[in-house]
Amino acid sequence: MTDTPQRSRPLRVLAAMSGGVDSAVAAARAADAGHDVTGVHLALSANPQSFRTGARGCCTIEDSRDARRAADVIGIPFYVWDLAERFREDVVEDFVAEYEAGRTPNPCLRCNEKIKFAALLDKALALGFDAVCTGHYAQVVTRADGSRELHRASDMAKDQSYVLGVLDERQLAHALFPLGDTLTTKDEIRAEAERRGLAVAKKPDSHDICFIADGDTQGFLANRLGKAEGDIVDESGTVVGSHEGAYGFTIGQRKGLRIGTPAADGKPRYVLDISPVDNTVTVGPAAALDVSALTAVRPRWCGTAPIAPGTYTAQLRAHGGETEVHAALVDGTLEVTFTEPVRGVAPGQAIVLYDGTRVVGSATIATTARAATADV
Ligand SMILES: Nc1ncnc2c1ncn2[C@@H]1O[C@H](COP(=O)(O)OP(=O)(O)OP(=O)(O)O)[C@@H](O)[C@H]1O
Repeated sequence: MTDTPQRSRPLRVLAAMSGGVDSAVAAARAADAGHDVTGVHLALSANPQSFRTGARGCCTIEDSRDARRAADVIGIPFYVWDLAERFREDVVEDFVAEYEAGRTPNPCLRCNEKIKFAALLDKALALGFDAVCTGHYAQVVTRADGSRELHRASDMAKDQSYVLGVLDERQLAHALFPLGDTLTTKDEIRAEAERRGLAVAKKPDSHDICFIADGDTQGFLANRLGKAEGDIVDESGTVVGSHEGAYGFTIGQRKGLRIGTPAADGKPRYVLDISPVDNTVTVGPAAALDVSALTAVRPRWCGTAPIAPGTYTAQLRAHGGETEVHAALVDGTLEVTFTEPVRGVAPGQAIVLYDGTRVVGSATIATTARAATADV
């Protein structure tokens, strides 16, 4: 996939530097390409010590120092911008509210939509920058007519287009992903960082949710929302166990269920539904998780909108595979039918639609229709 004429002229680029290896190499490559690059680390926690500490990658004071050192080695100016309040309002509070409502949100998409390619981009544009550069693995392509498209990274194993599926054409027009066409392993990116003298070369990858310091989402939610004991019921409504807060569960979850009564067939049970209104979690057999259709709201299109009804491929989670769907936009709601039923789809998750490698757009899953399948 070739880069664009627009992108081949030098740009004033603001490189978002997390303190991790990917964004450091991305900033260095943008500088190598002749762009006028400035680094910025986003302070996203009101209390940086409470964010994940050490080397796992986001928003500690240590991370901002790592980003600064990388900028010094690359030889670019560097700033720390405090977007903690915006991040708290738009990402953390939304995350808590979504779980409280029984849904399963993806805060990374939300952060890309509201922070990196909104709050950060808007500030960058106001200061005269042309583009924001990140270490995401995805590709922006400019067509002959000047329109922008978002495509999967060359290396499918590292592709992060799913979490960027919320970006519209205006945001894409100001996005630079220098790692997107990289057909190298993470070890090779680390070797490149080493060659460039970047001390973050050996820093471990970030995982999970950056604002949950210890990775314990249930604990974080319990702390925010308090204990709310309720029933775990089977599909017939019979109480089979108890829980301390329906918000702590995810559809498809098997582990961590306190079920006193074993299933009649002796098979494992999974979370099928979460009802915040009556604080009830419904469990049942794996086959009852199969979903044949869904509706999704808040559609965001990466290119021409609205999309034509037709066959697309869909991705339902950040590291999930592709599945074939029929999708159509009806009165602002995306209506999706799966060619083959898929298992464990949760309201709140994003569905990202693709046409080949091109991201068509995304929407937030509102309702799912269970497939009528026999038990397996
Ligand atoms: N606190 C931050 N400040 C500035 N930019 C950030 C910050 N957190 C993330 N980013 C940007 O968003 C990109 C994707 O974030 P993600 O958390 O997925 O990091 P990553 O893929 O592990 O990359 P890295 O190795 O650079 O941390 C990063 O490459 C970086 O450009």
